[in-house]
Amino acid sequence: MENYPIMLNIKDKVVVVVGGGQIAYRKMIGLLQAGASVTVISPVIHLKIEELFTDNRIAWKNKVFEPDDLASALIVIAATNSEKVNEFVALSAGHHQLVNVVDNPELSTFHVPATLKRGGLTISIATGGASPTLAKVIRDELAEIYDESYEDYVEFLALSREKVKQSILDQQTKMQLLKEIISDAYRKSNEKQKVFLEMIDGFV
Ligand SMILES: C[C@@]1(CC(=O)O)C2=NC(=C\c3[nH]c(c(CCC(=O)O)c3CC(=O)O)Cc3[nH]c(c(CC(=O)O)c3CCC(=O)O)/C=C3\N/C(=C\2)[C@@H](CCC(=O)O)[C@]3(C)CC(=O)O)/[C@H]1CCC(=O)O
Ligand SMILES: NC(=O)c1ccc[n+]([C@@H]2O[C@H](COP(=O)([O-])OP(=O)(O)OC[C@H]3O[C@@H](n4cnc5c(N)ncnc54)[C@H](O)[C@@H]3O)[C@@H](O)[C@H]2O)c1
Repeated sequence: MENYPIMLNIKDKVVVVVGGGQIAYRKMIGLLQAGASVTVISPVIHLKIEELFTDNRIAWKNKVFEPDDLASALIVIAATNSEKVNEFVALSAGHHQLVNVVDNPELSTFHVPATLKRGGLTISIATGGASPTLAKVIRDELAEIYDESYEDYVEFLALSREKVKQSILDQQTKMQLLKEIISDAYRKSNEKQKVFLEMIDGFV
C-alpha cells in the first residue's frame, strides 16, 4: 500500500513523545519548529531535551509510559529504545491519533521524511523506511542545488503572486507573468525583482 504525503499544520497541537533519547530529540526539534505543543514522557532525558525543558519549550513527565499519557495528543511519537514499549505505545493510541513508531514503519500511521527548508519552500524525501540514509543523502544533494538564495527568492515569488492576483491584468497575462519569474535570472537579481514588483504595482 502506498503512503499519502501531506503537509500538516500542527501549530499549538498536542504532541506526546515517548522516550527521551537522541532520536526523540531530533523529532522534537522539527515539531517545535512547526509550533507544536510538545510533552515528553520518559524517566530519563537526554541533556539537550533537558535544555528544552529548562527553557520552557517543552513539558516533561518524569515517568515510564502509561496509556493515559496519550489522552489529549493529536500526534504520538514512540521513540524509546524498547521495541516492546514502542509497540505498546502504538497499540494504546486511539484510531484518531497519528502515530509514528521510530523503529517500526508498519505500526506507524505516518513516518517522518528527510526535509530541507528554504523559507516557504519545503523539499521532503521519503523511502518508506527502505533506507533513511538514502533519503538523507538525496536531501543533502538537493541542499546544494536549492541553496540559501531560495529563501529570499520564494518570498519574492509569494509577494509577486499576491500582487499579480490582485492586479487588473487578464488571466492569461497573470499566468504568463507568474511563469516568467520562475528563472535563475530573477532568483539571482534583486534589481530584476524590484523592477518586476514596480511594474505590477502599475496595474493595481
Ligand atoms: C529521514 C529521517 C528523518 C528523521 O528521523 O527525522 C529518518 N531517519 C533518519 C536517519 C536515520 N535513521 C536511521 C539511520 C541509521 C542508518 C540506517 O539504519 O539506515 C539514519 C541515518 C542517520 O542518522 O544519519 C536508522 C533507522 N531509521 C528507522 C529505523 C527503524 C526501521 O526502519 O525499522 C532505523 C534503524 C534503527 C535501528 O534498528 O538501529 C526508521 C525511520 N527513520 C525515518 C526517518 C523513517 C523512514 C524515513 C524514510 O525512509 O522515508 C522511519 C521509518 C520512522 C521515523 O522515524 O519516522 C532521518 C534523516 C536524517 C536527517 O534528516 O538528518
Ligand atoms: N527513526 C530513526 O531515525 C531512528 C534512527 C536510529 C535509531 N532508531 C531507533 O530509535 C530508538 C531510540 O533511539 P535513541 O538513540 O533515542 O535511544 P536512547 O537509548 O538514547 O533513548 C531511549 C529513551 O527511551 C526511554 N524509555 C525507555 N523505556 C521507556 C518507557 N517504558 N517509558 C518511557 N520512556 C522510556 C529512556 O528513558 C530513554 O530516554 C532505537 O532503539 C532505534 O530502534 C530510529
